[in-house]
Amino acid sequence: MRFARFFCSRFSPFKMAKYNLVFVLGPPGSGKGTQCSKIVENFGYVHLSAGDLLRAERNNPGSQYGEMIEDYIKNGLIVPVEITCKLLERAMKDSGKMSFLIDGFPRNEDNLQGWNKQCGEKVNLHFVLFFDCSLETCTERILARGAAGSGRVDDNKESLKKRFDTYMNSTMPIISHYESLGLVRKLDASRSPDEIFKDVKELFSKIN
Ligand SMILES: Nc1ncnc2c1ncn2[C@@H]1O[C@H](COP(=O)(O)OP(=O)(O)OP(=O)(O)O)[C@@H](O)[C@H]1O
Ligand SMILES: Nc1ccn([C@H]2C[C@H](O)[C@@H](COP(=O)(O)O)O2)c(=O)n1
Ligand SMILES: [Mg+2]
Repeated sequence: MRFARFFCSRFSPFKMAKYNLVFVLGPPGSGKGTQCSKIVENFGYVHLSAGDLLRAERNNPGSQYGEMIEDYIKNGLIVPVEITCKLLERAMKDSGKMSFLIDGFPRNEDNLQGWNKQCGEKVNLHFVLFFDCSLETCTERILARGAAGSGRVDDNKESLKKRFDTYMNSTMPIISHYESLGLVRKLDASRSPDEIFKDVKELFSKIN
């Protein structure tokens, strides 16, 4: 079965197997990464965080985008989709796998349009997992993560305000868009990680 999927996705001109996908969205600090790790352990998905891929690209000395990405991240702005989409596509191909959690994407209209144009046909989107959490709780979590030495240039009050503005103005409309398509699965992310994961598990059990 795995060989058949691999063969179709790489070589057959007739039947291309589609990637299985779940988008994971929610405000900064809502626990997207934390829950994705648990999903990987329990359901064997590959976790691709758009933010992590951009940070890795920024740290790559050969990258022509390093400085630009650093600037966008510090200011809580969303990097142009051509860059992010290329990183995501490459990571998906390189993994050799077919099922992905795409964390922190699509984050604005540019992300959404670019993704639909470049990758829309190649994927089967199961749903959008939305971790709903108050900005007060998210602030506490992010500032604690910064104080504990996350090393992230945007885990501070100043950057966080900008990240929240971007979330409210640019990401919420994307979540509403998917809601209108009936694809959003909203969970209360203010609870403990284990409590949240009970609900997450139920959703993923239904896919498989
Ligand atoms: N349910 C939870 N309750 C309390 N703390 C949590 C919970 N989930 C995650 N955390 C902690 O909050 C911080 C942010 O979590 P995480 O990195 O998973 O969030 P995120 O949504 O991926 O954030 P970002 O958008 O900044 O990447 C981490 O320090 C994590 O350990
Ligand atoms: N689709 C994306 C995702 C992330 N970024 C940049 C801007 C974000 O503030 C930063 C950190 O993301 P996080 O790790 O908090 O998910 O990365 C982007 O430009 N586009
Ligand atoms: Mg994260």
